[in-house]
Amino acid sequence: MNIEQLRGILAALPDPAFILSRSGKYVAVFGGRDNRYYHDGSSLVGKNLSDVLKPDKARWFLDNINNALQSSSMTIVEYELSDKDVQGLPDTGPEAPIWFEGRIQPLDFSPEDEPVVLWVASNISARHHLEKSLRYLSDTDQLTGLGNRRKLDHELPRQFANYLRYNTPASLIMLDLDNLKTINDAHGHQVGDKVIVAMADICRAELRQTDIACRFGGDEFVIILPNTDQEQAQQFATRIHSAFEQRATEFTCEDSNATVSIGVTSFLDTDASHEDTLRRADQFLYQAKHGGKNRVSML
Ligand SMILES: Nc1nc2c(ncn2[C@@H]2O[C@H](COP(=O)(O)OP(=O)(O)OP(=O)(O)O)[C@@H](O)[C@H]2O)c(=O)[nH]1
Repeated sequence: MNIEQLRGILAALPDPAFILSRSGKYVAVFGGRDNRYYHDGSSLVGKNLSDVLKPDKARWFLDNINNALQSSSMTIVEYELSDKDVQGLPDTGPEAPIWFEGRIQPLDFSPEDEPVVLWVASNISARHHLEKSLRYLSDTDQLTGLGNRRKLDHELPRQFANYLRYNTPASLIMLDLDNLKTINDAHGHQVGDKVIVAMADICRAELRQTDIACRFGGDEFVIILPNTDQEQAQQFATRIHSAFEQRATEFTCEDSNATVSIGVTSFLDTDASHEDTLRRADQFLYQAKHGGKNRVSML
């Protein structure tokens, strides 16, 4: 095969392949000509990452180039980039930001007196969005849009590990709707569903971004409150309790009110695992139920 044919093959590569030097120079760009997937990067040749990218992004690329060179093996990274992030790219190409998988392979020659890598950037946007929606679906309760039991099983040990590591307080609220069976029987299952959704809406409205509310089972919810001590958790639980009391009057039936019972606790040094905390929250919930329902119970 002659040099012209090799050139043709490089130009025909479906994904763009960049030769990048250790100091961040675009030494050469091959392939990636299909503008349904990529912007033409040929104008970048001769420029430096720091000429075309914002400083933090340029630094990230340089770090990855250096990691690959130091490890002498291929490294794989995922990142998001749009044509607006890279100065000087033509407008023709995808409008939305692209998710890339970058495969960074050190090369054993130095065309510009410094080591270089081959950085192949593949458009994985479709896969990324699919993975994101699968993750969302598998972690989300369909009826309420809150996290599901699986999400709780993932988050609770993580939050307990954070508590042990950083020794910052964190609390747990377990709540169970009262009399849902009677409401279902009196008004129908769909109204019962609305009561569950009303509770979820209140949780969502009251939560901070870092709080995690999950539907634990039928009419039972668990809320993890990071950076929250027992007293703050109690205030939060009381707020949820009153908000639900006001909201739920619309679901009241002759012999039963839609109310909620709540157990509150915090991670304690004596807890061997998150399961001890969850068990204690459940005990307080049990106490609230057996104390006459429609109340908050805690230490
Ligand atoms: N509408 C509706 N009802 C549900 C759903 N999941 C569970 N339930 C019902 O909720 C009730 C939960 O059981 P319990 O907590 O023992 O019933 P409860 O009447 O709330 O009793 P207390 O908690 O003691 O007040 C059962 O009757 C379930 O059929 C759901 O998704 N929608």
